[in-house]
Amino acid sequence: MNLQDRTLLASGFHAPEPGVVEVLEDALIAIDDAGTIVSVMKKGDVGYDAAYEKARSKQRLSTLPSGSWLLPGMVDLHIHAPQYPQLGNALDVPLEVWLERYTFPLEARYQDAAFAKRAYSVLVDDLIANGTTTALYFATIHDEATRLLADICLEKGQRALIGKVVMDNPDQCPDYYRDASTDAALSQTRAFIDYVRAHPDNGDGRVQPVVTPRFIPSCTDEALEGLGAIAKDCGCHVQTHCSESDWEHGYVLARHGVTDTASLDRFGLLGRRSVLAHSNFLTREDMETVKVRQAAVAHCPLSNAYFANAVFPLRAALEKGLHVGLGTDISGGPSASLFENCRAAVMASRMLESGVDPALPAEQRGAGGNARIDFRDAFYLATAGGGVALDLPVGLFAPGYRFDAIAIDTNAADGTIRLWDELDSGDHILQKIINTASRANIADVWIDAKTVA
Ligand SMILES: O=c1[nH]c(=O)c2nc[nH]c2[nH]1
Repeated sequence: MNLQDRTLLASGFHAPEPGVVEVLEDALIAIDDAGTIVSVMKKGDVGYDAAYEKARSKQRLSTLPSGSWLLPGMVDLHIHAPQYPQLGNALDVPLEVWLERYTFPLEARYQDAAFAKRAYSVLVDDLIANGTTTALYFATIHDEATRLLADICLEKGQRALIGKVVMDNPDQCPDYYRDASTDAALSQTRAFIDYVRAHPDNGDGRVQPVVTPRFIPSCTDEALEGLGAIAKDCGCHVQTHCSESDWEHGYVLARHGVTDTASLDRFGLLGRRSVLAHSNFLTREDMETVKVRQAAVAHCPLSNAYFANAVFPLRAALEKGLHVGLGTDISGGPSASLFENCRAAVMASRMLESGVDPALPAEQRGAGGNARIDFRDAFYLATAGGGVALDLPVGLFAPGYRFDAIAIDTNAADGTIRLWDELDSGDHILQKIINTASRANIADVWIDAKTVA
């Protein structure tokens, strides 16, 4: 059911802040004809009954069936679109070997536009079906394939931010998969920005271009400087990897004499619209810089388990007030589901807190202090946190926000959620959804109030 210019009567959940879940019981959500939320009324609010009656009498009322729960659509802050054919494979080697052995050869295939079209279509369909309404994508170095990804997101209705990947450093990128030159990388970046902004089907800016230095190792200083200038000039988002693993963190220290964060800042790549994937080795100073610049971290707990050599101190970052959201990091993370990544984020934080070496006494084993997060924080990260990170009005049910949402059918016969009327109420239900939902439970997906799955 399309919900533009309608009022939805639904029960559900959203998380306005980390750790804070609001239960919306029989909420009336009025949506305009462009898919923007106009008002959200809770039962008992002044004017609720009149609003209900008005929507009903004008035949503009839609009702979510009982057993279905409304959640904000999920915001995935870190996806390598071309790596989808590798999902679930190639998790056996460190990052630098993984890139050379598996990932660069796969990404190089996107020279072939037909292959790109096939892979990107499957990916976007699968992400939408998994409840991902906003996606921040790395594409590849290729013009045509990157434009195709934008076309496909526009056609399928997904909110997407997409970057042509820049990798021009001959020391770190193979001959067969490298930008032809620094100038070519920069001019292609500008051309892609122009393509997306002028796209005839993108009048409302649902798809946005992103300045995308893959990471410092893959870029020359000239490219980083040029991309910083482009970001300033065009006001685009910026995405890159930051202090991901021992090797990557060490490489940047050796090449630039400072951490990734400090280096990105010098090149003008750290601002309100920058998203730093991983950021596992941020120092205290780095965290301060990220906070001052109002940049964001894309926390990728599944991928970190395979490639990071460390656990991101998520609780500390949240307590410091950093903008943080969640990323699947397809295919470093072997799941296209942000629900899975919510679970992984909670688990990683618990292991960070308790520690992992049973040979050590309990008091010496963990990181010390309170490092854990819970399902409420994870839900925030996957929804409103992602919206804040991207500086976009998504992830919450509030006036002025886009109506990007999913309906979770807890009665779906093929689903994996089992509720017990005698036991489950309030945010217990959300906890079960976060911990046990699967694709079969995602009954509806809306972006800008239009049904997309
Ligand atoms: O998880 C990751 N995936 C990648 O594709 C990548 N490239 C640089 N660093 C990376 N990390």
